[in-house]
Amino acid sequence: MKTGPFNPNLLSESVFAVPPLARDADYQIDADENEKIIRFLEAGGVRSLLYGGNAVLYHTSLADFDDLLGMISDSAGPDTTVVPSFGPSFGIASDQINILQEFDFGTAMLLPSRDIVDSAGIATGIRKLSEQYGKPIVVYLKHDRWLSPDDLKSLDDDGVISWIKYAVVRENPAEDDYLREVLDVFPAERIVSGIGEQPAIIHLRDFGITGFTSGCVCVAPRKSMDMLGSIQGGDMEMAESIRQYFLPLENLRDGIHPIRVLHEAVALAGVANTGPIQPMLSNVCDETKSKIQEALRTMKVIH
Ligand SMILES: N[C@@H](CC=O)C(=O)O
Repeated sequence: MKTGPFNPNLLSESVFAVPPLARDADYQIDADENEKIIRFLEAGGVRSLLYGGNAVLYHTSLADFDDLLGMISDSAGPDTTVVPSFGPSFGIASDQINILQEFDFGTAMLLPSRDIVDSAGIATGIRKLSEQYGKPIVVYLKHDRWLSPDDLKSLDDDGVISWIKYAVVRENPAEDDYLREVLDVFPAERIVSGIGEQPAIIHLRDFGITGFTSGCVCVAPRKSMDMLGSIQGGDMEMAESIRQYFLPLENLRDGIHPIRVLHEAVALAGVANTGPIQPMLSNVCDETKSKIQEALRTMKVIH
């Protein structure tokens, strides 16, 4: 794993893969299977990994968190940057920072929670957690107006934000007043589009933000990396064709459940045996597995 302070220049160099987390039959983190996912992504050119929502870290225990950090530190290649996520509750986040401090990650992302929070309180939480960690942290904007632009600006002025994952889902991503307000107070070079390939062209080309995160990259890393390169090189026709390439799987994720479908898709694509998913989620049924296989066939990931 690449260690040392997080360099924001990395945000535009690789798609940020957001992998599922493989577990064995006893629900223990399966180092061998997770390493297969990491090797597959690295073979496809990916150099940035974000363990968060798709790994269901919202529900992880402290013991699992420790195992996870050990596993990803040991498994990621020397040129691969890894960002683990912590939280979402303040108390758990604070306990997890004590564990994070035993490892050499450049930064970590606070998972967002919509319940029992307000913007000023979230800002206090981010400031305190960053101070405790001793490093700027990643802010995940998943809900509209979760953190006010004023609070964001004051946090950034205090140097506690490493970068922002912007993932507020819009029917039309081109119409996004909150993203415009965020861009008024925070540099586009440190904002990453956080909803996969589908809004990436609009977010990068029209809003000028940097790079994107993706779950689907875990079944077709080269394609997703080519999409990032096409957008950066101005070949929007190619970028659009790759966006459409991912639609069969992304539509299933949107219609059923993005995390559950991705967890199974990585297994059905033959990348790794992802095993049982972390409770409070459940594995998909056989009918959904058939639909995922069909989508993967359409994408020529499997035959
Ligand atoms: N939620 C998106 C990007 C990751 O955060 C996905 O899973 O594709």
